[in-house]
Amino acid sequence: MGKAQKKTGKGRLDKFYKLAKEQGYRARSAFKLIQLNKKYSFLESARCCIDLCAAPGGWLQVASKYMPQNSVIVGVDLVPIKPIPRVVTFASDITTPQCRQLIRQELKDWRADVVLHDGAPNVGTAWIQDAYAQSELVLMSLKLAVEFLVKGGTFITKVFRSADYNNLMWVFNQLFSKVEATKPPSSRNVSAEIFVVCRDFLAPKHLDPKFLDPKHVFKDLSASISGTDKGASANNAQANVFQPEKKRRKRDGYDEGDYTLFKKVPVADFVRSSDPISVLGGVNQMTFSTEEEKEWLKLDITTGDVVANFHDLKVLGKGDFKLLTRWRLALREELGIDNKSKHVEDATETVEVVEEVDEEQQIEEELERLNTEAAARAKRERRRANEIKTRTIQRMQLQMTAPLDIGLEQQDLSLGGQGDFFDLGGAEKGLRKRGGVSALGDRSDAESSDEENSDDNDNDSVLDSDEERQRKVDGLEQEMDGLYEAYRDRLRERDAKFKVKESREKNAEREEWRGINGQEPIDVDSDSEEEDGGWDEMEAAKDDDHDGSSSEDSDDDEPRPNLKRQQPDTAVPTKAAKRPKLVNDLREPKTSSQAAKLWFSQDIFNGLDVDIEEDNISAEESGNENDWAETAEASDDQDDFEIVKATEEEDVDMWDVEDQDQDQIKKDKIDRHGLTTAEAVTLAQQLVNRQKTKTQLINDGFNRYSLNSKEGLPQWFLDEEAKHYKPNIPITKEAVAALRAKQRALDARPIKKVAEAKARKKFKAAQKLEKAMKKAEGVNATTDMSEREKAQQIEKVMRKGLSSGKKAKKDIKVVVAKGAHKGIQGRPKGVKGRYTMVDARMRKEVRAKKRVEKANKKRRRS
Ligand SMILES: C[S@@+](CC[C@H](N)C(=O)[O-])C[C@H]1O[C@@H](n2cnc3c(N)ncnc32)[C@H](O)[C@@H]1O
Repeated sequence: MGKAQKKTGKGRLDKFYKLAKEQGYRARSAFKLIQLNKKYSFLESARCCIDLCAAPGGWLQVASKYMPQNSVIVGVDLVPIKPIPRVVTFASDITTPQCRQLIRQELKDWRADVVLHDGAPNVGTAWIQDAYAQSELVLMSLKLAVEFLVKGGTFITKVFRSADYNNLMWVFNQLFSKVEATKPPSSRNVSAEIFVVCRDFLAPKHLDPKFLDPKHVFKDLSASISGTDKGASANNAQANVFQPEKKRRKRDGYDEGDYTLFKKVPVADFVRSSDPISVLGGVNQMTFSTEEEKEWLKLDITTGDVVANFHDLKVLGKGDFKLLTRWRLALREELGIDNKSKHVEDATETVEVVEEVDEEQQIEEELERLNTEAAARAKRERRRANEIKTRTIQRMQLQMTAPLDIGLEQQDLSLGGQGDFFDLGGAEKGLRKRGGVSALGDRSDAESSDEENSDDNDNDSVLDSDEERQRKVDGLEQEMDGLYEAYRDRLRERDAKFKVKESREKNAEREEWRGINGQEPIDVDSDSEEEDGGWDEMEAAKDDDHDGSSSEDSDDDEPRPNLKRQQPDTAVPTKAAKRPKLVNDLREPKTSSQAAKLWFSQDIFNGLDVDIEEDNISAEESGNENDWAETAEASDDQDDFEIVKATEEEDVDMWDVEDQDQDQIKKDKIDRHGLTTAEAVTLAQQLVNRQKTKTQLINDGFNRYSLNSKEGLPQWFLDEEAKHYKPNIPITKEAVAALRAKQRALDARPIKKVAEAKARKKFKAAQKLEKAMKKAEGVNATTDMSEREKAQQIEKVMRKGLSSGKKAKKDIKVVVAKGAHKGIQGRPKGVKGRYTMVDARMRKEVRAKKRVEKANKKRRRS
């Protein structure tokens, strides 16, 4: 079988396919012969077999297997067959005389006992499979069988159930005494093939050639083809052209007198035919053979593609056929065959009109497309504007919007136009229009309405003045800050959590990592010295402290009496660092901002304090930063900044805090409590492990966060920053673990009461023992008892004196009333001694009760 019949469909890989593979047959069709032979047993007795259309050789393999040794087996096919032991094969077309000769040469005088035919016309790209071709092939194979079969021999052929079937059967019956059609199980049901087993060849001495001439055998059928069937045939040809990809079988057989598979006609037939489609669909090839046709080859319209297409029409697609029909029309015009010059002209005109219409249509379509696009764009913009509007309104209603956003959004919207992006006046106007500013009520209605009424030009002229502009900006910012404060106040009122969060944030600010100076936030817990409690209590105490101070924090201008108490000796730049008023004393210009303040708040500048303090009346009394802070706050307005040169000596003393007592206090605290923050532990570890040097730690103190200025920034901005702009605090897992372990150890310490109880117990035991010893001495002193009795009595007394006094509990076995013990009365089986029956529920309840009691006890103790 040819390559074209490669089995790829999943359904095709059935049982027989697998069996064939297993048993080494080249084709699953081998089983058809096996089954036929099983039924009719023709191979075992055969000495010579001819297999017509034998490739790839499945049947030959079967014949070789079932036929006796030394049998002659000849296989013929169009395609070469791979060698099979004991089998002679050659490639030839069984319809040709050469094939007959080849077989003759091979068999010499021998006659075949069996002639097999499993042929099917090739269904490659160049051929259309049809039943008629199959019938013709069958008749050709019969012709060979008649020539080579021995009398009584067997001819087995495949036929398709088609119009030719009966004719074929009639012929078979004329030549064989037993003719049977059968379909072996391995033949697929979907296939129209059946096998005809013709046995007992009659071997007539004279055979009318008409018996084997398709023209005569299929004559009746051919006659009936005329009329409607011819139409069908024409339709088939048309279908070949219009749907070339669809392969169809020509079950009606060949046209009368035309039995060749390959059809070749001159191109002129196609060009001159009144039914060119039928010609195209009905032939395999068209040739340019006549002089006239060769002239056509020279025409421009006859491109290489056209010539190539004519060469093999069976492989063409729809596009190729179109090309050929266009070529035909053009050629006919060229040749003037159609004799319809006027008509052609008309047609040309019509074509032109059509083209004009097309152009107009195209323009219209283009316009429509552009309109649709513009509408879609406008819709998108409208939707976007609406979204922004809705969002802003919602945010304003919730009083959540950062007012600056409104200005920006306003500008965003106006970006499409020529508006100035930074026109705060416009933003302010927008804000007013949205009601944001009016919510504050800071500004007079008159002013607002004035501004609302003024048009853009007015605004521009107003904003021409820098001063006016600055005033507006300040006013707007003030309003924005006010708006945000109002929002925070509202939050504070209705949300207790917010209050707690705020306190925590302030706490965090205070404990913020500040490099080496920040390693001792231990000071925050200055009151924790007497605390027995655990980590949580410590944390809670911390929170309490900060909660207490939070209200004061909110009011920056107020002095902070508690601050001193809470942070008596810390070097952490806490609130004081936030507002290092010392810097103000140094007349720092406003623009140098927080960064400079922070810088000068370092201990290194403590040496300068003395000089400055001498000049500063209020600072004379202050001994620490907090006092300076208070002082500075009072003189907040003195913003001039004087650069104070640092002397070499001061450089040397960089980190030597003048006040040695402060250092001592810190050391004492560390001695007492150890390091109580993860940062401190981490730093200590890093120092001990030589991962960091002291200099590195000092340098780390001056990180980018330490120089961040918060001055003049609105609160809402700082809040946002606090959420997202955080330094990466170097805390190691080990440090946290060490602190937790320490805390656990603290928690595990026996509390005072327990220690007292233990001491009491010990004391009582000692008293008891003493009493017992006295008793024992008394017993020993008595004379009325024998030595043995005395010893017994002393032992008894001493045992009593040494015992804890509690009676040992007797073992009571608990039996759960489930399983075998469920619902029984009396002693359960296999239980000895004292017992008590409980149910599972009760046990759980008792345990839960105990748990609750224990928890309550613990809570009471703490
Ligand atoms: C179904 S296969 C035969 C399978 C074969 N019985 C086997 O078991 O391997 C049909 C074969 O018929 C061959 N064939 C078709 N037309 C032929 C022709 N005119 N001459 C010789 N072989 C032909 C094809 O090449 C194809 O290999």
